Amino acid sequence: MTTQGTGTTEPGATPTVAVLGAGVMGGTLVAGLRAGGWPPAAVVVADPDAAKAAATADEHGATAAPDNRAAVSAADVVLLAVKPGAVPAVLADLAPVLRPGALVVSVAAGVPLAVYESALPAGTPVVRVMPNTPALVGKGASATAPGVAAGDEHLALVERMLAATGVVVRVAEKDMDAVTALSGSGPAYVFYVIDALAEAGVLLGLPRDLATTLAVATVEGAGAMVAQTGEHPAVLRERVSSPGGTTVAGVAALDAHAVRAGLVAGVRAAAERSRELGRPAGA
Ligand SMILES: NC(=O)C1=CN([C@@H]2O[C@H](COP(=O)(O)OP(=O)(O)OC[C@H]3O[C@@H](n4cnc5c(N)ncnc54)[C@H](OP(=O)(O)O)[C@@H]3O)[C@@H](O)[C@H]2O)C=CC1
Ligand SMILES: O=C(O)[C@@H]1CCC=N1
Repeated sequence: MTTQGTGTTEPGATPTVAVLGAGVMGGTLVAGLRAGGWPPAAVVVADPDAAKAAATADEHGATAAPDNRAAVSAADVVLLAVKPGAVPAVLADLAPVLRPGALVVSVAAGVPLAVYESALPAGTPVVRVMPNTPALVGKGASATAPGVAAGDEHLALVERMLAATGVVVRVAEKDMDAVTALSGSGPAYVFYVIDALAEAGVLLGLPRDLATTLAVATVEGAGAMVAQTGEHPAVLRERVSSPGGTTVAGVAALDAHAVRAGLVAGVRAAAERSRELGRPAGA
């Protein structure tokens, strides 16, 4: 951890980023900024639990601020990594100390850009981002959506901030609930599948370590194959499926248990939950 400086930005200098919320995603984004070359003094983290902010700063070589206002008043970019329900209170607190021209970025699921824009000074550029936890190992997938005052230069800055975390795509805000449900929550579905595959191997008598190694390598390999060949996943599935062989027997059993329909229902439920999170309480 380093001591927080003044945050004064020289022309061409790395913008100072205040990360509000030292939880799972706050820590992941701090790590991503540091991996992307942001110097320790330009990554400032705050959390109501000062010890948590200090621990996150220590872990990733960043700077801890005593509170949100201290972090925000010295920042060129304010990155909200708090739970969706905490966003309105955080915005009300930071609005009076936000530097003119500062960019506000939020990863909160569901919360519409209009919520930020109506709480912040007129003309504040806001960008919503939906990242995912594999960002921590440089294999993340993030989508960005700009607010009315956010231009290409703001999206480019956000892409620079996320450059070390993996793939970044631009979407329209209307697609953010779908993105949240697919790639934001998606790692959980894949961890669920890996866990189930490994458990099935154990059921069939394989040692747990071996079963886990095989399950992880299989998921990693299948993902890489889709990415590198550009083939449709159904075509790649057919190539594994010898006529009358083991794979068709396995896939038929998955169909009989409605696994595909279950995945679709899971993503739809997550999107609906994202929409709910964005609605004001009682609306
Ligand atoms: N986890 C994930 O995979 C992803 C999460 N997100 C989004 O990221 C956001 C954070 O999620 P996640 O990291 O999982 O949640 P966490 O609960 O792990 O982290 C949120 C952190 O913010 C702190 N906090 C609460 N109030 C404030 C405040 N006023 N100012 C600063 N910090 C505050 C919390 O403290 P305390 O615990 O004491 O309340 C906690 O440390 C959410 O909006 C979520 O939708 C987006 C994509 C993926
Ligand atoms: O579960 C959640 O609400 C957050 C948003 C996407 C992933 N985690």
